[in-house]
Amino acid sequence: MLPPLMVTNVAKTFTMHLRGGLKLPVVENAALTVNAGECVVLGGPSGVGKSSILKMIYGNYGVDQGEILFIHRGEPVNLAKADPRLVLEIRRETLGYVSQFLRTVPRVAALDIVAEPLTARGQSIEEARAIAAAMLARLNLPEALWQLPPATFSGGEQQRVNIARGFITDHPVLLLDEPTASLDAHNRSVVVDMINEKKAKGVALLGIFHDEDVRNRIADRIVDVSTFSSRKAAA
Ligand SMILES: Nc1ncnc2c1ncn2[C@@H]1O[C@H](COP(=O)(O)OP(=O)(O)OP(=O)(O)O)[C@@H](O)[C@H]1O
Repeated sequence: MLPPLMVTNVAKTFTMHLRGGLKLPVVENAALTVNAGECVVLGGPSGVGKSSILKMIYGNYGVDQGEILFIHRGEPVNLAKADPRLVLEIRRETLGYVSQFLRTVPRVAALDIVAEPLTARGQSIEEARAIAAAMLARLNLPEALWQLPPATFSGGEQQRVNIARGFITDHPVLLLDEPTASLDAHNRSVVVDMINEKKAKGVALLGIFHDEDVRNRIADRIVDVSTFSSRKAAA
């Protein structure tokens, strides 16, 4: 059986159009596999390409070469070559992403931002809000904030809204970009528990975690991105 996420032979060079087309190679021959029920962490020093790999896997950055294979609707699909409509469908059904920062939507309450991935998949607004409320309560977001748009929330409050939104669905693959960076120790532990629960349900997780304690509590494997780094290869 194929793993839920398989990256093979991926290469990426940024072209700086405002700098006379300067080429900035980042990674080459990047390859990794994430199995169901496993949490793989991207490791390596700052600037080596960890976030770029995560953004390529989510489809935010284009890929120059290689394959990013998901099992989507029971079939392997190469997101690196998928058209935008298919990318959106994969994100709706197969691939979740908790980014480092919440993208707030003006005038939309925190509760509805969290509930939205469920209503987008056809769940009723009442049911979705009830599940969203339970997630926000678990993440200790004060109830007084639930009906407010999160634009004015603190960094840690916004991050918890983002985590609740990312964890609310049952996507079989979940990408995590430093989801615990702005959290206190107690809420960090809640997120560690939530990650371990996803693993127990068979979700394939791939993330970046600079916090060593969190990494030790969740990682099954660490993939050293410097082995794919073009900078290292060129040195
Ligand atoms: N959109 C972009 N345009 C141009 N260069 C970029 C872009 N995104 C990333 N880079 C460059 O690619 C390299 C890798 O960046 P990336 O953010 O992937 O590293 P990282 O390993 O995640 O670093 P950190 O641990 O510091 O977050 C850096 O030199 C960065 O400047």
